[in-house]
Amino acid sequence: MDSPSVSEPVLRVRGLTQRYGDLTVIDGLDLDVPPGTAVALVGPNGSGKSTLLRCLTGLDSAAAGTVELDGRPLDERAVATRRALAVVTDDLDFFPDLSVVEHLDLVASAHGVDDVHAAVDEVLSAIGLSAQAGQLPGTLSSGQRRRLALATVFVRPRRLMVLDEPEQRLDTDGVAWLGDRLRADVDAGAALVFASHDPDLVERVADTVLDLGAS
Ligand SMILES: Nc1ncnc2c1ncn2[C@@H]1O[C@H](COP(=O)(O)OP(=O)(O)OP(=O)(O)O)[C@@H](O)[C@H]1O
Repeated sequence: MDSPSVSEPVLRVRGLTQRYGDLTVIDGLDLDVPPGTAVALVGPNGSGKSTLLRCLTGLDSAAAGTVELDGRPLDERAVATRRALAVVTDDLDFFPDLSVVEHLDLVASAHGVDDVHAAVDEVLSAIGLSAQAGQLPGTLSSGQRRRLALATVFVRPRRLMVLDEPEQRLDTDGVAWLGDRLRADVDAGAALVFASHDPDLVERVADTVLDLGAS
């Protein structure tokens, strides 16, 4: 059967190990993330949260172990992977000459969203960027740029969201909104892995907490 089974994990990780020189950051990690489930990665600075997320998304190659998305080895270049996987990391990359609304139009169109204008309008309004729709990324505040990065996740179909400290630079209301939105997405069937230093967000969103600082 070609379509992924609902009972199978969206993400399956086995024996994942990552090293930088002599430093072993991730050591033989196993993880299953079924649909409709959120996993939070917690732990102090340097405990390996971003390293793990980079390996999960194919941004970095692990030293050992396997990462499967919907039962197939994760290949970040494959169309199926790009359709399923929505990622926000620390590095916010935008086209300097495309406005907020043009970025979201582009992402929604590239992912085959049916009614691009309706989807973009909904996300702009929900994430609080309607008034900035015509602005270029360079003219946004740092929190607004972060909102734009998150909006690129919410404007497209996704089976798995991988988010590195999504609360970064958001104001209090923004973090509260984000918690509700992520939890609603997960309840609707998405899988989520996110790193966070915000205990309230972790409590609000996560089904499972993985403490990378615990030995
Ligand atoms: N490219 C690299 N080369 C060498 N060491 C690295 C590299 N990337 C990360 N590290 C090291 O790996 C360890 C884990 O870093 P990582 O960024 O994954 O931590 P983190 O848990 O995400 O931290 P933070 O909470 O500060 O975001 C750190 O000791 C870091 O110095």
